[in-house]
Amino acid sequence: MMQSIRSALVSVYYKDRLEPLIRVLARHSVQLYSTGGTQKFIEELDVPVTAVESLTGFPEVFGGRVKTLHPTVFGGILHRRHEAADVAQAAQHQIPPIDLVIVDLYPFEETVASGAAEADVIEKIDIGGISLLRAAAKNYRDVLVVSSRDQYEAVTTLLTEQNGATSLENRRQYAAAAFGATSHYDTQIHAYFLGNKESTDAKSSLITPLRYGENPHQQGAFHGDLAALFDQLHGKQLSYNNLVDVDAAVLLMQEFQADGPAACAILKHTNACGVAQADTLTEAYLNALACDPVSAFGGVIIVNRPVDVATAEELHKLFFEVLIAPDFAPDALAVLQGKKNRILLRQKPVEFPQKQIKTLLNGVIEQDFDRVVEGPREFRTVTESVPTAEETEALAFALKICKHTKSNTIVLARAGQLLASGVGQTSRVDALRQAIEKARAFGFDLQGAVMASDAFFPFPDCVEIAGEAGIRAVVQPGGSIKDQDSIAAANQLGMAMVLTGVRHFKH
Ligand SMILES: NC(=O)c1ncn([C@@H]2O[C@H](COP(=O)(O)O)[C@@H](O)[C@H]2O)c1NC=O
Repeated sequence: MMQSIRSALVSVYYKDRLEPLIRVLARHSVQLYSTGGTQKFIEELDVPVTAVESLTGFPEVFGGRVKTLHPTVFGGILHRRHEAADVAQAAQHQIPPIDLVIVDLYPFEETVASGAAEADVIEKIDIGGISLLRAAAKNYRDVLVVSSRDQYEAVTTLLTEQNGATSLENRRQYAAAAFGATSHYDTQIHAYFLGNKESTDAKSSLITPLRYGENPHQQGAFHGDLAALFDQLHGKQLSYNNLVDVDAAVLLMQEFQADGPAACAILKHTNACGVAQADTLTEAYLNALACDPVSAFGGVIIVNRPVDVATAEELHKLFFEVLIAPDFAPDALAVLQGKKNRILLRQKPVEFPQKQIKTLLNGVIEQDFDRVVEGPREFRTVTESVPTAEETEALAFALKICKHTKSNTIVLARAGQLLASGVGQTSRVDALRQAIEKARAFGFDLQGAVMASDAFFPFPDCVEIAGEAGIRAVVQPGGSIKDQDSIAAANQLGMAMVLTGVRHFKH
């Protein structure tokens, strides 16, 4: 059942990003209570707010060590609205209900990281705020808890869409996130007292509730520390599907970091529908877009260079969901911020985990990330015809994309530009036919193009079809007992084939 919010206690250390949430609460006539600095901030917005001291009848004391720690506040949060005895006791002691708690804790981690003296660090151990979070999360049956600035936008949207009310599922999800936040916070304090600069498992306890999962009827949350990876410069909250595509984009672009030219990739549903390298970022983007401008609509884009204004002006013409870049020139950012919901992420240089883990049956499976990709040095030519230098470059480029595309896949490319791929097909022949058809549909001449395959060819059919389409060179792992049939087919068609010995399935 949906429950309306009648009153809220707001006590936040950093006041930024809070305004839209306060405004939506004001629109729904929510009675606001607040602590000193937060109260002042809300008053400056011209929104009515009551000092928490008027609730407690007690002033803030001991330099802020005690502000909200009072039975009226905790009773207001914790009494069970469905228990007549609790409700009667609340009335007897004149304890008004508090249906929403918004807290941004004292920045303990930041203070430690700044190298502050122990006395300052100790003062940044939040007591009242963390107690408010725990109380509100415990009573999620009646109370919504907002435990991070990263949640303000999602909660503002939720309350706008649900007319100021929340469901039990909403409240339970935010309660889980709040316990994640308090556990993370205490883990940091624990680590500090043990003398560790950083606790090892701290990041894993950060939980960001998402608007929903893969589809609106599925709940979703992200367990991890997005702020450590990206500065979000613009746009709405990343959705579950955005996160999946951002992950795929970041992994693909890692292949192009060390390379000289500018690179751009456009992804849809984790697969690249455009990848290109060029001397300038604008050219790389336009060539990536040309690969499949239809699929690019609503995609996730990643580049390996700071976005300049010329590229931004081209990008601005396209509807896309997310753009990831190592940086944005100020005038480029101004152009791209012209569309409200578009998400702009500045990627920080970070190390990613070594292991990939996913849930499966009643457990999880893990594996090392697929970190290897073969270049010309690993290519072993097995045909009479040897690939030219340009074909070799194109094969290496195609192979990088192939590795990051759902199996079964065939990637068709020329040096520095993806022409088309067949993705996630149940047969390799289907993947190839799909790729050929797509390339032709978008006006690419396949004469002289190259082909990469994520796994070996069990039959010569793919080589024969590719040869007919004009493909001149092929890279594949090899390893089929019938490799010789594919090699013979290539020789007959005058094509070059190189083997790598490494398979790149992506299920
Ligand atoms: N002591 C208390 O009762 C207490 N209650 C809330 N706080 C914290 O005080 C901060 C907000 O203070 P202000 O609104 O005065 O800027 C928040 O970070 C909140 O977590 C408290 N401070 C620390 O424990």
